[in-house]
Amino acid sequence: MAALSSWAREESAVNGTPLFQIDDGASARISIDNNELRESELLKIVGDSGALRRVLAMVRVVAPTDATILINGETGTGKELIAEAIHKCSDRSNGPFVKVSCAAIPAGLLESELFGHERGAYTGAIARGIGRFERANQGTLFLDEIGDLPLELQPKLLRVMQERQFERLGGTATIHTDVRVISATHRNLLEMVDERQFRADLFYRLSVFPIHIPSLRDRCEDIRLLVHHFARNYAAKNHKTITAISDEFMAALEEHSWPGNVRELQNFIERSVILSTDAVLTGPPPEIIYRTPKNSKRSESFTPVTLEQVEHSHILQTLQQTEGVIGGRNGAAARLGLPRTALIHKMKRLGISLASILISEDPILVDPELNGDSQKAAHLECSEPHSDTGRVCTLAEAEREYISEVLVMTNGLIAGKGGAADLLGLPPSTLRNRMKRLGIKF
Ligand SMILES: Nc1ncnc2c1ncn2[C@@H]1O[C@H](COP(=O)(O)OP(=O)(O)OP(=O)(O)O)[C@@H](O)[C@H]1O
Repeated sequence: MAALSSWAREESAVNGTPLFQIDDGASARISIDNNELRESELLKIVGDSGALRRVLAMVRVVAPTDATILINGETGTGKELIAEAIHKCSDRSNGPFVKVSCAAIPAGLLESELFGHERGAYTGAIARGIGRFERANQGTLFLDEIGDLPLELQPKLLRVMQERQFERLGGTATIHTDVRVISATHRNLLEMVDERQFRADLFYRLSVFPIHIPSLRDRCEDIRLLVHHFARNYAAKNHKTITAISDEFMAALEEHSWPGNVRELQNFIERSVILSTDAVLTGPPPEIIYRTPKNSKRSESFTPVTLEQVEHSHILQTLQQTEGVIGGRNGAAARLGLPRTALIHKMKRLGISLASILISEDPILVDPELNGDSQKAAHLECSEPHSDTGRVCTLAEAEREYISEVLVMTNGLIAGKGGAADLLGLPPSTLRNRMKRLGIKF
């Protein structure tokens, strides 16, 4: 179990922060102060993977220069966080950091948003508007989702970057500006250049210093530190006491592919902290929480059935996959993770008939414990199944998944009307025991 008391120690390892040497000389003092400032900014970027360390090494080198930077990476990887850190570690840190999302602003309004407009420039322009380039003077302009910048605006952006001057929309006066541009995108701009959706000259101007931020699944070593960081922050924000994170929960988090990267992880931990009732943070794995009805094996109007019905249908489905074969390496018992006798017993209890399942032509071996259909089942255990398709999912896995899904539906409520036990057709104590046996924590 990773105790949260170890957070401080773990976070001191973040980014491999060097220790600062005290020096007497005045010039050395200034550089130490700058280093301290820079390092304290970079400490906000949590992670210790080699991939993140390489990104931060580049940030340390490029931040104090005035170079134009293009940050590339999937959504939620921390592009904006890095852009802000670069600004704060630069000589422009006392100036403004201005952000524009080229995807969020309608194409028709983007020009005025970036460069401003004079009164009467277009219908509705009742007063002069100052654009973001002017606002960012002496500071940094962060152009997010630059791949969404319309082609017709690209020459104007190129000009302002090369000549540091532009005119407001509807205006004639030339405005001079001193802005460092950092842009970001999740798109492949080079491909867009090939497809003539992005100007090559602008691409090269923007990407003087390119930085790629790897996706979280390519640096899963960072997950543990990020989970600790977010758990601690959200526990404080929600006035909760969380002292540790359960091993199983952490393992599930480290295994998840996090398509929404750090943002997805952050939101997931916030949710888990809000729902937690224990000092040890745990909960259903992200696969269960984020399963949308579209991805779900269940229909959109998911009406819970009892656990017995789930067992019944899973066993039946598995027997159909094995064409009625119970024993052997690929038989239903092995697939369901049960001993042969336990499966036969369950089939009897659940009244599962093999009548509808294709019967092998092998000679029937009679099991004295069984009669009727169950004898056929016993016979079939000697044959190898004809088909080996279908997903391998043990009965315990199917139960674990289903119970977790119902628990999510009931927000963790077990007893009472509408609680998980009620929906699953079990007494609450039986459900609790079953959850314990299956390792479900909620
Ligand atoms: N290494 C990190 N340490 C701490 N927080 C992080 C880290 N990376 C990202 N975050 C947090 O994750 C969230 C998403 O980060 P950010 O907005 O910078 O991503 P992005 O790549 O710009 O996303 P998008 O492409 O969708 O705009 C933010 O709340 C940010 O603070």
